[in-house]
Amino acid sequence: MDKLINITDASFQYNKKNIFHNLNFQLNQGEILCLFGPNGCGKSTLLMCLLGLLQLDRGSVSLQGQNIEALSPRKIAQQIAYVPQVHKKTFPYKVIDIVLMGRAAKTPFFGGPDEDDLQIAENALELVGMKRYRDTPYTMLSGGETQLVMLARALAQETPIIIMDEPTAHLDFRHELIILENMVRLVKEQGVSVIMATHFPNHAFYFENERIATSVALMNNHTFAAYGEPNKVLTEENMKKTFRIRSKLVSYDLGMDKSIRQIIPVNTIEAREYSEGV
Ligand SMILES: Nc1ncnc2c1ncn2[C@@H]1O[C@H](COP(=O)(O)OP(=O)(O)OP(=O)(O)O)[C@@H](O)[C@H]1O
Repeated sequence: MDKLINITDASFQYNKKNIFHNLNFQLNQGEILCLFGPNGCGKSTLLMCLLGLLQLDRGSVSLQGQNIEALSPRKIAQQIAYVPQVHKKTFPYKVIDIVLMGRAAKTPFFGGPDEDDLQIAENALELVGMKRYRDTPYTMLSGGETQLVMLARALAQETPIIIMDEPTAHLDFRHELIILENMVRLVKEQGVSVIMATHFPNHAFYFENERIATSVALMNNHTFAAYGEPNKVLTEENMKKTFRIRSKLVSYDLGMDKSIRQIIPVNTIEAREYSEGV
């Protein structure tokens, strides 16, 4: 059977500047892939290629066996919802109207959203705890609130795949957990698959701890320096190689036979120390 999403030998350049090359990975239904790596290593660029918004120089992205280049934007939007890192706000649409835009790929060409679409959008707002902002112009929202509305829009889109670019970047602890809990619920209850760029390795441990099939791709030096299960990729050694930092991997007992792994960044390592293998 075709994989839900399959990336083969993917390479991309901006104006002849190599961003990444020869990337390979696959994602099945109900799995999460966390893209992790230093600022500027190419995570957002890779996500844009997966969304069909940028074209690979070499290699291919296929969705359920179909090359993405052969799919219309509407067809892609029926398969993939996108939660962007930053969202440029141009017009003071009401929050509910922004969420309803998630329904666009499901509504007929000549006709607006119907009662069902509205109900789905209302439910999505409720799930992310933003219902009270329903009629607020979204230009008046904070960064974190905007992020939650973008998640609600993606939920309303009801796609088998969600791509998220640093979805918790602006969020306080509670709202970060609201996003993570929603992701877990979507994966477990609806079999949604998620690809997310994140600067927080502990997100991968969070999903693993929720018994979700989770993989981590560690991007560095234009390629996947490591790829696999969180405990194989998110090691103190790989943190040192990738970020030139010293870190500590700990396992914290949550009680009731549950524990969670966490990486704690400790300090940066000077180039001299690094080359001496400290
Ligand atoms: N439109 C563009 N034209 C040329 N170069 C670009 C363009 N957009 C991004 N880049 C460059 O491509 C590289 C990868 O950028 P990208 O935004 O994909 O990185 P990232 O891993 O998502 O970074 P961050 O973690 O900081 O969000 C960077 O060096 C960036 O400067």
